This record gives sequence, structure tokens and C-alpha cells, in this order.
Amino acid sequence: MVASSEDDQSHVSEFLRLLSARLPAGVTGTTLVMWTLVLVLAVRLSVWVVSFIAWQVKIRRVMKQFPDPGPPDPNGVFLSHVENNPYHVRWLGPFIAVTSCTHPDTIKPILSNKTQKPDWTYRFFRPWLGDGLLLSEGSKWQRNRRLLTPAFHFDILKHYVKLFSQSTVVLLDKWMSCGPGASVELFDHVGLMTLDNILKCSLGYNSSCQTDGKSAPYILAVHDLTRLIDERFDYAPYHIDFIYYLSASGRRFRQACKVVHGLSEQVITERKERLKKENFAWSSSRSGKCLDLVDILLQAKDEDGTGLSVSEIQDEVNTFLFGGHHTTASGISWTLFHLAQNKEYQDKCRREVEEVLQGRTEMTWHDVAKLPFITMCIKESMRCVPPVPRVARSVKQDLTFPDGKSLPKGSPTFAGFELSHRNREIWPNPTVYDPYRFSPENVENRSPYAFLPFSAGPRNCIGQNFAMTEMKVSVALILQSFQLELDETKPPAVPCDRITLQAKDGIWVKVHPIKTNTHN
Ligand code: HEM
Repeated sequence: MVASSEDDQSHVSEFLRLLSARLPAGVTGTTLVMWTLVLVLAVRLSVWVVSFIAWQVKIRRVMKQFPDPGPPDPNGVFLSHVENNPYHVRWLGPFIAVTSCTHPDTIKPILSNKTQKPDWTYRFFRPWLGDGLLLSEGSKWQRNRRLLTPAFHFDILKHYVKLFSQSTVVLLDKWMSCGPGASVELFDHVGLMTLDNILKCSLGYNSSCQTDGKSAPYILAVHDLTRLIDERFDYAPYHIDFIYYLSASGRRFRQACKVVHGLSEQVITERKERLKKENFAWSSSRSGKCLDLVDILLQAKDEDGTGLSVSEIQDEVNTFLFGGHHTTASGISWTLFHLAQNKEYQDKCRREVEEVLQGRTEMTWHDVAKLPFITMCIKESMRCVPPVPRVARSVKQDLTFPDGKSLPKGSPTFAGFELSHRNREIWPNPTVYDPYRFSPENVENRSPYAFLPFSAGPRNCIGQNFAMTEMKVSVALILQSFQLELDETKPPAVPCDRITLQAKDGIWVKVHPIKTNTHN
């Protein structure tokens, strides 16, 4: 190696000497090379400046088509603006403009296959979730989506109803032991319950995370990660990896990633050991058990017979651990909040579940289908506070809206579910919680793109049936055992954007037992 670098140096010196010999007096080979380099750099810089200016002129011309609502109102949303406009533009600093679509007709093309997930937002998740289903693109995403879809088939989901019931019972027992009328913070309790569910159901992990306290570091780390990613979006210097990872936030982010990856490693290692012990033969005849997500990941083979690598499996487990618990925790907690706030709907839900269960405390798959009013309440809650408030996209090819306005290739844009769910043109009195918006006759004439808690199009939520089943079971069983009342002595519940919509100071409710707990 040393000899070759010495050889290279002598070749360069020889070249410069020969070049100098051919040049006019006073001009050396070194000077000529330097000037050539400066010229090349100057040309490249000029090309870059000219294309930047051309791009800015184009962006400004294009963005003029879209209204700019100005600074956000105190609630952070532009309700009156959204009422009259199906989209708007916001400038992030002096050069970058992002459109937000807030009407079913403009959201529809944004969620089509003419767009893709943009690196400018999703890359902040990559050190945590890797190239799992949420972040991957192209053939890898297609392969994994195809592989994992069967894990969410109804035949599999119906086995989970029993597990969802059992996890809810653990939560009910905890509330029962707090004493009548105790004040509890919903996200704390519900977050552990939904983590328990995803660990037991999709990941086949023997969890007792609601009671053993071992998952507290994971929950705290996820809390940190969502806060830190949000902070990184908002602070431009942190967009540069080098600066970010030198900062205290960047170091904390790395530390939190280590904690969450620890749990996914544990899930995979434990499963592999169990499989070895069971001498598991990969076949669907696995003593009547259905294949869950980890089974599928460990079993998956490409056409050429290669399985998924360890890091591919880990990325998916990390993705499902997060995607499968943080969102449903938000959905269930906000539903309980809305029902605590609207006693008449809470009572109606309770009557419904009592009629279906007739004193039983465990749900079956058939029971879940008999809860239409609870389903309407959950949907109305996700309209008011969608767990995922928006998704970002980048336009792959020029995209034209129904009114003829268009976005050029490469434009960044948002599908704004939170705002479209409050668009007065579609939802009269949007701030009022009214589950009857979701009665069959009211749903009939509404665009399928009006209500999109699970997004739509090719990148819609793979876990939406899992989530709806889990939410119905938990809400029904909670209301069967407890009367909920908002705790007015605590700070009011205010939605706060932490990737999913959480509550700024939590959601505090008083839980009043309805009858003696018969779950034990
Ligand atoms: C109330 C609960 C839930 C809500 C509101 C929700 C919402 C969403 C939304 C809006 C997306 C699209 C994200 C994007 O385009 O960037 C999404 C994707 C996804 N969700 Fe959910 N989700 C929920 C529950 C779940 C559950 C329970 C799981 C897993 C068990 C899950 C797994 C995923 C995955 C893996 C993706 C990526 C799908 C893909 O790109 O192919 N979600 N979810």
C-alpha cells in the first residue's frame, strides 16, 4: 500500500514537471491545475445558483396558485381558512414551500401511487424503525407488504379477541385497586395495555408489561423519540446529521433507540429459542395455531430461497411495536375522553355492551360485530382527534387536482387528515362530538376520502382491522365496568402533536366502578 501511494506521488510530480516544461515562462503546472480546478468549481457553482434561482422562480409561480393562510390561529389550525379552501401552502423558511391538502377531492390524488414517502420527513425515523414497512419503498416494500398482509386476515384477528379481553381485564383490575372514583391518567394505562396487546398478538411474546414494570423504559424511550423527532422537524440546524448527533438531543435520541431496539431483540431472540425447543416445523399445521407476524418474518423466503436478514426482521418488529401500540393508545384514550365528556353517549355505549355480553366479561369475535354504537363513537373520536394527524408525500410525477391546479414533480405535500376532518363543507359544526355522523345513512353520501384515520391508497394502514377490533373490545369492556368522569381538578386535555396525537398534560378521568369486579 505504502509503495503504491509513493508511486502515485511520483507520477503526479512527473506529470506536473512535464506540463511546466510545455507552458510559457512564469506559468507552472501547479498554477495551471489550480486555476483549472477553480474554473470548474466556479462553473459548477454558477450552474447550481442558476438552477436554484430557476427552481425558486418556478416554486413561487406554482405556489401562487395555492392560498397562504398566514400564521396559525391560537389553536394551531386554520378552520375558517380550511372551510373555503381545499388546500393551502405554508413556507418553511424563505425557500421551502409545502402544500397541505384538506379536502377529500385534493387528498385523493395525494394518496395515490403518483406520490411517494419523502425522505425529508421520514428519514428522521430511520435510525429507530430502519427500513421496515412504514419507511421502505419500491420492491422491498411491495414484497414485505405482500408477505405480512396475511398476518392481519380476519381468521387470525378473531383469535386475538380473547387476548384483547384479557389485557383489558388487567387494566380494569389495576383501576379497581386504585379505589372508587380514583383519578387516572389514560395514556399511561392505555399505552401499556396496547403494548401488551401488540406484544402478545402480532409478536407472540409472553408479555406481562402492564404489571411487571419492565416495559417502563421502553414506553419512556418511545415518548422521548416522538418528542425528539418532533423537535428535529422544527429546528433546521438539527436536519444536518452531523450537528444533530453532536447535540444533547441527538445523543438522547441514540440512547432511546438503544432502549427500544433492546425490546425488539429480546422478542426475536426469545421466539427463536422457543422455536428451537419446540423443534418447530414451518407449516400452517402448527398444532392448530395460526401464524403471527414473527412466524411469517422468520419463515419468509425470496424466490431464490433466501430468508429475511436479521436486520430486516428487526426493522419490521420495531415498526410494528411502535405502529401497533402508540396509535391505538391514542385512539382508545381520546375515545374514553370524549365519552367521559358526553355522558349520554357513554350510557348508550354501556347499554349496548351490557345487552351483548349479558354479564359475561370476556368478548368473542361475534360480540365485536354487535357494537355499532361503540364503533360510531370510536370513529367520531378519531374524526375529532385523528391519532395520525397527517402524512407527508413527495410528488413522483406532475400531479393535477380536479380543479386543474397542479404540483410539479418533486413537490413536498401533506394529506392533512386533522384539518380535513374539520372541514365545515363536509362536517357541519365540526367541533361538536356527534357519533351520529357515522350512522349508516349519514355515511352513505360521504366521500370515502372524507374520513381517513388509517389513510388510504396503497400505503394505507395494514393494521386497521386489528386496531378497530382492539379499540372496540377495550372500550366496551372498560365501559361495562367503569363510569368515567373528567377530573376537573387536573389540567384540561389538549391534543399535542407527537407524531401521533397525544395529550399535552395527559387525559385525567375519575373511574367509578359500576359493579363488583368479577374478572378474577
Ligand atoms: C388507531 C390505530 C391506528 C391508526 C390511526 C393508524 C394509522 C395509520 C396511518 C395514517 C398510516 C399511514 C402512514 C403513512 O402514510 O406514513 C399507517 C400505516 C401503518 N400502520 Fe397503522 N394505524 C393504527 C394502528 C396500527 C396497528 C395496530 C398496526 C400494527 C399492528 C399498524 C401498523 C402500520 C404499518 C406497518 C403501517 C405502514 C403500512 C405501509 O406503508 O405499508 N397500525 N397507520
